[in-house]
Amino acid sequence: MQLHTYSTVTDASAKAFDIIKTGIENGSIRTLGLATGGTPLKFYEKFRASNLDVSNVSTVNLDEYVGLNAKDENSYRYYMEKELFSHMNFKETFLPNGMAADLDEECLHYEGILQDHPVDVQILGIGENGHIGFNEPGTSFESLTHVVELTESTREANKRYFDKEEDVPTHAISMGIKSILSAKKIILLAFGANKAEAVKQMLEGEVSEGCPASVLQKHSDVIVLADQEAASLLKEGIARD
Ligand SMILES: O=P(O)(O)OC[C@H]1O[C@](O)(CO)[C@@H](O)[C@@H]1O
Repeated sequence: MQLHTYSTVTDASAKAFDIIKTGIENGSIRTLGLATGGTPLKFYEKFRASNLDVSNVSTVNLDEYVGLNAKDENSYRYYMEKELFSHMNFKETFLPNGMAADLDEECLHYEGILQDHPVDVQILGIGENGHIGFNEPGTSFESLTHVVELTESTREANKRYFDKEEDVPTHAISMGIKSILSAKKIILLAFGANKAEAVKQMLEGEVSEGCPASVLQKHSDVIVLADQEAASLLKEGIARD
């Protein structure tokens, strides 16, 4: 894994965008994996301000809440339309359907979409508990797209987006860890002191299902773009530039 640290979120997000832009322009990115949450907002700001032609690019998102429809402001479909899709000309955009009558069937269907659209570059954030996508600690490294019961810590961390804590969904559909690892390249963004412990476990801890992000140590092409706060607990000697 490579680590690059930046003094501002804007600089780190610009670096992520540069990598994506180069890949889209040279045709090596046909499918782009995307994430939601607070972390990639500056990346999307930069993306939508560009006049990049993405008409040959498909996107797949990591996850979606169960029970929220596309018009719900807290659904990840709504977020993606607002932050990126409505400003760009993507070929097609996929997210799991959290309103599906049969959620297990929807997971199989989404996994099929991923097989048909192998991800060239996946953008990832990281949860305070080390989750990637909505794969909470304890999730099998062999998992494919599945229904997840959100932990209290994740619901607590995400309640800032909702009017009331009870409104935070209890479940989500998430790509599994095996699904995420099948991306050819992964760019993980981590910002803020609240991510420092998770970043340390991911880079320096044992590879263990207790910290889902630690599995990224086994992937051959991962770049972590972090601000100084998120990298603040790492050993001095760790490679960075
Ligand atoms: O970027 P945030 O809001 O800190 O969230 C961390 C992670 O949790 C999620 O919201 C759950 O998937 C991710 O989208 C995100 O990468």
